[in-house]
Order: sequence, then structure tokens, then C-alpha cells
Amino acid sequence: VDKARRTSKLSHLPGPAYPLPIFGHVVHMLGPREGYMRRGMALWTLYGPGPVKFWLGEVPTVTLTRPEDVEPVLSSQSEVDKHDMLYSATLGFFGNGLLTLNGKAWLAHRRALTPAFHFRILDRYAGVFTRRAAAFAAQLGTEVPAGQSFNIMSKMGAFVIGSLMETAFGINPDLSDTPRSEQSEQLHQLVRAADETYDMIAYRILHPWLLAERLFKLSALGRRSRQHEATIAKFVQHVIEVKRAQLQHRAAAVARGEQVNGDDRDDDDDSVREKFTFLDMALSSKNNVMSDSEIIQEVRTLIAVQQTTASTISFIMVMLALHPEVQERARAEVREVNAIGGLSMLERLKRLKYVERVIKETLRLFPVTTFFARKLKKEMLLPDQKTLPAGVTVIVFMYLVHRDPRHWPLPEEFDPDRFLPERCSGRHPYSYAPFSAGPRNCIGQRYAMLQMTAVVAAILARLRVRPGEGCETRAALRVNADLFLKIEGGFNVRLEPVT
Ligand code: HEM
Repeated sequence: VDKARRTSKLSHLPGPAYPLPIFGHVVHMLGPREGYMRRGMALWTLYGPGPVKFWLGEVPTVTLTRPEDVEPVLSSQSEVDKHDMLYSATLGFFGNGLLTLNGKAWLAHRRALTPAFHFRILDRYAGVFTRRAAAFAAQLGTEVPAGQSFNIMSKMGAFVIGSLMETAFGINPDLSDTPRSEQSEQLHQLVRAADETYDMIAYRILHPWLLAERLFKLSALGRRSRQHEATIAKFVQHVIEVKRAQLQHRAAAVARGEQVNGDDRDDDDDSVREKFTFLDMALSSKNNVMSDSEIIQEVRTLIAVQQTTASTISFIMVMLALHPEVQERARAEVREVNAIGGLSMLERLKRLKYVERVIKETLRLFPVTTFFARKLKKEMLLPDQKTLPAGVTVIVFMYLVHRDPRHWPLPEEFDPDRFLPERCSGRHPYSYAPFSAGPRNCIGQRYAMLQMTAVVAAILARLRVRPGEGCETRAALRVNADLFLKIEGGFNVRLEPVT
């Protein structure tokens, strides 16, 4: 009855007809995984650009691709929730943290995590990011033979999680008791498990009968998924153990009246003051905002979302390879800023305005979190008087919002200067939201921008990037989406030392 009621309430919207029991409309999406994006776009071309209805199994969804339609959904405080059915597929690996929580629990966690991402804290990360980025660029220069095509994404996962360990968790892998080789093996296992999991989550969403936990658990995919969950659980346990040992050590040092790591240091510092990291704050919190198991969930979430930064840096490298004139201009800026003496690491990163525009334009064309969903708690009226009924799941399709030709002339063209301040003024505020917007926006936005700027600057200073196999032209890029946007066949580039 409920379904019939909602079907009739969606009847005013364009979209495929006749949802089948259990399948809904997913039959339109089934086929080889490489074709997810192509098939989704074909549906939208047929029924868009306004709201398009689609039954994802038993779940009624409406996909939005215009900034004015997206605005009321993302800006709403009280009328939307994260959709439990779709987001539940992520819980086993991502944990039930900030990304998936709703209501009061979400608010309490958001308040607890916000101080760790405060701009004054992030400013301290500039030094860490710069040091790590320089080491990463040097490593790329030595490990990858000059001129050889390789998938740069294959190096990114371990790199960004390593940064997270040092910044948000206050664990410097260089200072750890665990041998380097063992640490690196742990990271690689985690990244492999993560990669397969993202793919699996997308597969479940498009095969919605696999969203039923009982059925999923019995499937081969379910068994594989449990192995990956165990891998992340082991990793997280290790992180918490190391942190607890550090905290005890610190407390003992304080009790002996000794100066402890970083307390005396102030601003431009290439290590993070331990007591300001998320994990230190959470585990030593006097008001006990989060229980131990909640902290574990947040650690899992923070680890799992690092893929966004890894993919974006990889997309940036491919775009720089395809646009040598943009690459040279960005490199000239990096050299100019590097030549100025007396600047703090943070000031250096902040001066890289063209690099910032390159990153923003890449995120416009390739917003790696290309879909996200909200469930409407109340009926919602869109600007063109179309109503969306309560209970429906709204899917924001950022890839197309960022290509709306009314706001982005020649949308496929890669032009970083679209983000010059004078060209931004007057643009619809929701025409660009790679980090989402409104109360559930990305808490890591500033963190990600700083880290990406540091990595791009370090690579440009040392290496020239050229297109690799299968990525020779824009038209050749096989862009696809599982949970995140990606290039089928790899983010292939060639590196050469800059002379
Ligand atoms: C280029 C990099 C990144 C992009 C494009 C990105 C994008 C997004 C988007 C679109 C959302 C909203 C998702 C939704 O509504 O379901 C989100 C949420 C979130 N992101 Fe990011 N993100 C990035 C990097 C990061 C980093 C580096 C961190 C942590 C260090 C992070 C932590 C989070 C968290 C915790 C949430 C949930 C926030 C909440 O609901 O309160 N993200 N991100």
C-alpha cells in the first residue's frame, strides 16, 4: 500500500515506467561494471535535466542535477536524514561514524570532531603535509622509472592514510616501534581491502536484494566483505593501542615534571602537537562525549573516506598531464613561491592560488563523491513547484550539477580560471559543491585542500607529468563510478624529472 501510494506521488516526475517487484528499475543499470556511469548518464539524457524518478529495488529515489533543486535538500537542517538503507551498505567497513549517523548522535559527534578540524589546528598540519609531500614526490621519482606509464592511484591510498595517522591520530610512522616493512604491509593490506570494498558497496546498491543483510551474509560477496571488515578492525585496533601507549607515556612524563613532545613549540612546525589531534582529544576527553566503541567507529570512518583525497590527487595528475600549458603555469607559480624566503609552510601553500584553481576545476569535472543521498522526512517543494513526497530518497548527482551549462559555459572544458574571484561572483552557490554543502558538508574540506595543494606543489617542483596508456586524451578517459569516481584501467601517467 505504502509503495502504491509513493508510486502515485512520483507519477508527475519523468523517469522509467513500471518498477518491477524487488528489482524496481535497476534492470536499466545492470550489465558490466565498467558501464555504470554510461548507463546512468543515458537515463538522465532521456529524462533529465529536471528531477528523475527511479526505483532502486523497493526504494523510491529522485535524482537531482540542477543547483536550484539541490539547494533545498542540502541546506535543510530538519527535513532530511542520511538514508539508512543505502548508507547501511557502507557500515561494515566505514563504521557508523559522522558520515552515516543521524539526529542527536550525529550532532554530538560533529561537535566532538570539529575542534580537531578547526583552522588553527589545520594550520599546524601544513608543515606535516609539506614534509610528507616532498618525501612522496622523491619516492615517486626513484621508484617509478622515468617515462614509464603507471597508475598513480596505486601509490596514493597508502600515502593519504599515512598522513591521516600523523595528523588526525598523532602517530608518526617514522617514530613507531613497528618495523617500516611491517607498517607498509599493514597499510597495503588495508588499501587493498578498501579498494575492493568500495566496489562491492556500489555493487550492492545496484543489486538491492543484496542490501538485505541476511541474504548478503550468505553470499560469497558477504564472506569476502567480512574478511575486509576484519582487516580494517585489526588496523584500527592497532592505531588505538599505539595511541593509548603514547598517552600513558605522556602522562608518566608529565607526572615526572618533564617537557613533553611539542608542548613548547609554537607555529611553523613540521610535527603536530599531539594533544591537539582528534584521537588524543577523543581518548583523553574529560567529559566522555564518545564511548570507546564510538571512537573506533570514527577512526574507521576517517580512514575509509581518505580515498576521496587519493582519487582527487590522481585526477589532478591526469589533468595536468593532459594540459601541459596549465602544468607549466602551475609549476612557474610553485617555483616563484619556493623562491621567497622567510615564509611559513602555511603561507607558502596559501600563496599557490593557481594550483588551488587547478584543484577546484578538477573537482568540478571529477567530484569524486559523485553521488550522495538523503531521505526526506517531510514533503519538499522544489523551486519549479514540483513536490517530492516524504519518504523518498533524493540522490544528488554532483557530476551533472557541475556541468549545468547555465552556470558552466562549455562545461567539459578544463579551465582553472573559472575560479578567478571575479568569475565566481554571481554564480549559483549550489552550482559547485564537491564537498557537499549545508549542515552535513565535509568536515575534512580544508584538511583535504591543504594536503592536495602540498602534494601537487611537491610533485610539480620535482617531476613533469605526461599522459600514460589509455589516458592520452580527454575522450579516451573511461570515467566510471563505483562508490567514488574513477578511471577504468587506471590513472595512468608518466613521470620525468624536471630539468
Ligand atoms: C577531495 C577530498 C574530499 C571530498 C571530495 C569529500 C567530499 C565529501 C562529501 C561530498 C561529503 C558529504 C557526503 C554525504 O552527504 O554523504 C563528505 C562528508 C564527510 N567527509 Fe569528506 N571529502 C573529502 C575529503 C575528506 C577528508 C580528508 C576527510 C577527513 C580527514 C573527510 C571527512 C568527511 C566526513 C567525516 C564527512 C561526514 C560529515 C558529516 O556528515 O558530518 N573528507 N565529504
